[in-house]
Amino acid sequence: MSSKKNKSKTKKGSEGDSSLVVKEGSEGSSNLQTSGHEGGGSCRSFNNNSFTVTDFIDKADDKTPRCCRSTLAQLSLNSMKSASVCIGRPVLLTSPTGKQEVCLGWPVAAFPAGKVGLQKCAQSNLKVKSGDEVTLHPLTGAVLQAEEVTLSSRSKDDTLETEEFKNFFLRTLVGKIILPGNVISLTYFGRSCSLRVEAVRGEDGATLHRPAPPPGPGPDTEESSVMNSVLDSSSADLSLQLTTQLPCLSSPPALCTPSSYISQNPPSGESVNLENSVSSEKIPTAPPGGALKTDTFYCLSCSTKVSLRDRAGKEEEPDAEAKRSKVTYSMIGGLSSQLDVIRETIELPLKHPELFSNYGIPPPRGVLLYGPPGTGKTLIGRAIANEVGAHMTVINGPEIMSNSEVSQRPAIIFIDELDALCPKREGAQNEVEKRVVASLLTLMDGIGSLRSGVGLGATNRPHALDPALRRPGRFDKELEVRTDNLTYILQKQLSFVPCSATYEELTQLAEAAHGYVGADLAAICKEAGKYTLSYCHVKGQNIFEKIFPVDITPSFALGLGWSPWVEIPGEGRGFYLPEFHL
Ligand SMILES: Nc1ncnc2c1ncn2[C@@H]1O[C@H](COP(=O)(O)OP(=O)(O)OP(=O)(O)O)[C@@H](O)[C@H]1O
Repeated sequence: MSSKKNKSKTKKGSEGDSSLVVKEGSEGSSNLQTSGHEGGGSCRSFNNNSFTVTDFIDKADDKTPRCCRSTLAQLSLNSMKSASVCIGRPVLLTSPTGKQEVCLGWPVAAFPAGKVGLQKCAQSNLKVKSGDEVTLHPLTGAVLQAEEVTLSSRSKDDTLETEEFKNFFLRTLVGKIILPGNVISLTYFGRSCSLRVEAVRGEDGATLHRPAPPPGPGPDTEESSVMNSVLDSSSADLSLQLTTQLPCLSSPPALCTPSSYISQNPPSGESVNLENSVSSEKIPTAPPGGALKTDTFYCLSCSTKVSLRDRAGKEEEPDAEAKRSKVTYSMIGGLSSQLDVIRETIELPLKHPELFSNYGIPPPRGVLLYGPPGTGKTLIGRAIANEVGAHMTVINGPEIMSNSEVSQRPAIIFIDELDALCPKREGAQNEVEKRVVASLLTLMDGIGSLRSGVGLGATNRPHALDPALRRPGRFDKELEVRTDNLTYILQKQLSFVPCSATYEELTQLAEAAHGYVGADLAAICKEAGKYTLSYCHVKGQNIFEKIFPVDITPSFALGLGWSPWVEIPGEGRGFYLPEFHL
């Protein structure tokens, strides 16, 4: 068919849409050449499914419900025809970087041809901006209801945890197809909220997780296996095509609802045609870890369970959080008796508050860890945070806490350097300091009213604390943290590095280190490791090619103070490094 002939056949869209020149498509589908859109413009060739992103046109007289507009992909009527998109049906948008979003195809009068109008949120999910190219394909895979969706918010917000918000979320977005990793933006009582989809569990039992950032070079493990597993042509969309020149699959156009997303099996008589139609189309290659248009997708329904989790700490301060969460009881050496007491005093009331209430015993409200600097008080606090599984708020020094921090239960409030926050009031420099102390005392009383909550304080100056804080009913229990067994601490410190020192050798080292605390030993071990690396570097050894090529052992040279040394296989032990003084 010549383009001239086609041009004469072309009918102008009722909305004044661009005139079309239909060329013979390579795979049975047509390539369209526009001769300018409504507003005029130069001729431009484009692939049927490739569109230039443009900002969403929000018309004042638009009759589309405002809540639906965020999910629309605006197209000209002719663009919809050329890309085989039905009105109100879902389309899968894929950016050149492999980011994806699902929107609903929506025709707009006088919309420029070859362009797709997207809301800012959709653009940011696709990591594109106005003028970038995206590909757009109608979804032909099954769309099932999501049974559960896990969302995360950038900052901690108690409002988002409420049932009211969750109901509002579902009411607003019912029917929306959600992709893990994408952000959903909505306005709740005038406040804009951005929630990232962390995971989606479908009614078929499959769970899709947010791809790990940054995406690896190959397909993502679990996610892509689920996303790409379904290539079922029998569940292809049978919707009405807007042009007979394109592969035709028919059903009346309809606005998407959760039920209409559910895949319909084609009538048996049509199956052959359908297979032909689908196979004649070039199935796009999904980006690594991404979805194909023929995959199974999940949409929100009124019965979807919404769970929220906080990603503030996780994403904004990965180092601090990782540091904090990595500490476990097994990393603490020589403090087993203190850990036993802590388990008994903190874990038991938090895990089994009924034991205390049944016997009429008030559970402890607070434990004060005191001892010299560097003996492991903070370490214990962090280990508890990791092991107990309760909501834990860590306050360092003079930070003021809000009451919301004790509203979660069971809860632990760990206040490090308690003396900075709560010094004796008689020595206070100003009224503010006194008020902080008074607030903290009130907070401790508040913890007591919680069924399961406990305060944990750490200080190396217990006598500098305001006496009111140490009276029974507040920090009821005081626990001295001191360094008794240096051998165990050395063992723990060296358990993550290649070290062949025997227990006896470590005991010898520990005996020679009388007066040292855990922090000193940690520094020595670190220093020994650094010397080892620099020694290997000088020697030109490729330490990355071998597993545990060197042995890091801090040593003590009699009379010389601490002197870390390393053992290099083949060169023997006892390579003494320069003396290291703390
Ligand atoms: N018992 C221990 N077992 C293993 N490592 C320890 C121990 N005690 C201290 N350390 C090491 O010393 C470092 C400092 O310890 P931590 O911060 O817990 O001391 P602290 O008692 O809170 O000191 P400060 O009172 O000055 O805050 C820890 O990160 C850890 O590497």
